[in-house]
Amino acid sequence: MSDQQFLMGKVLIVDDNPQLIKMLSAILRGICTVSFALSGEEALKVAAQQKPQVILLDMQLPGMNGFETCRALKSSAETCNAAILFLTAHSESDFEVKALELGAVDFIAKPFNSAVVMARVKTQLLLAAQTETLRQYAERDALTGLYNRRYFDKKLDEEVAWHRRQALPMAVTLLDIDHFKLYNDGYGHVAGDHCLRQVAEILSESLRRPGEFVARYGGEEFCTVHPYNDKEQAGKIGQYLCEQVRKAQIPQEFSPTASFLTVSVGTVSFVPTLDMKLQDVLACADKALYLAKQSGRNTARTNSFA
Ligand SMILES: Nc1nc2c(ncn2[C@@H]2O[C@H](COP(=O)(O)OP(=O)(O)OP(=O)(O)O)[C@@H](O)[C@H]2O)c(=O)[nH]1
Repeated sequence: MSDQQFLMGKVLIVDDNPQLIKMLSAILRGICTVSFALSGEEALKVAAQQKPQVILLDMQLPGMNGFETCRALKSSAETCNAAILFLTAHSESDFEVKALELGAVDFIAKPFNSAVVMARVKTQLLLAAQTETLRQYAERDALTGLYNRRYFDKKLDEEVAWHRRQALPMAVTLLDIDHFKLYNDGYGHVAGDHCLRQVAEILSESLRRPGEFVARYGGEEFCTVHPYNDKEQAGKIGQYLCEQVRKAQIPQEFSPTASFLTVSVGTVSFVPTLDMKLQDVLACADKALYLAKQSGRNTARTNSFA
């Protein structure tokens, strides 16, 4: 991995000695973006804001000490994934064991050796980049970059649980490209793939409200989730998504429905309850989608799940 690739990485230096921060920054300049904090309390704020991959944490800090800061960083959802390296003059095994138990991954001994600092930080930045790549593989659909179905199911579960606690309605849509087999047959599979990416982009750009998200649900099928929506709003969402794809005017000369690519949408709106099964909710959206297809395609239908 070249130094250029590390530049994407962010490192937070936490130490109450500005001279030492200066020295470490000079060592790391060129391989990452550096921010700093002079106390544990400040470190929590900066880390939550900057989301560094690596944190160099001094043990002797005013106020919260290094252990307390490490514990707080590891217990916050926003900062728990950062790799924490203690900056320390201690080398006793008790100290190291405690730091590792609190979630630290490594140590940098004081006084510093520049080459060692660089090597240790690079290792952690590389691991962070690899972990991020794996996370993307696990969550994303390779063709469109949207969430894949597995991750979608997990996110939908979380959203449903939240709406159940708040007793609020939400909506889910299933969206299917019309006559996509004819598109593939007419333009070829590579063009079909490109078309799927175009639709994915249109849908992503169409979802601008907080909490909304979209996934590739299957071959030429997509799924969207819309917080706080009752049946009336859900109906509008379905029509809106239909229109957004139509408006893009992606040529489809092989479709009996229109000269541009169209989609059919089935929407379900519901207030989640404890005994509700997600597969039944999605089956309800699928029924609405079937009705949209039966009504001539290029349209949306809504169902409510009682
Ligand atoms: N290019 C491409 N095609 C895909 C992909 N996944 C599924 N398909 C194609 O999507 C087409 C879906 O066809 P059908 O299920 O018959 O549906 P349709 O032709 O869209 O017809 P209606 O849904 O009834 O409007 C099939 O030809 C699949 O091969 C993919 O990743 N890339």
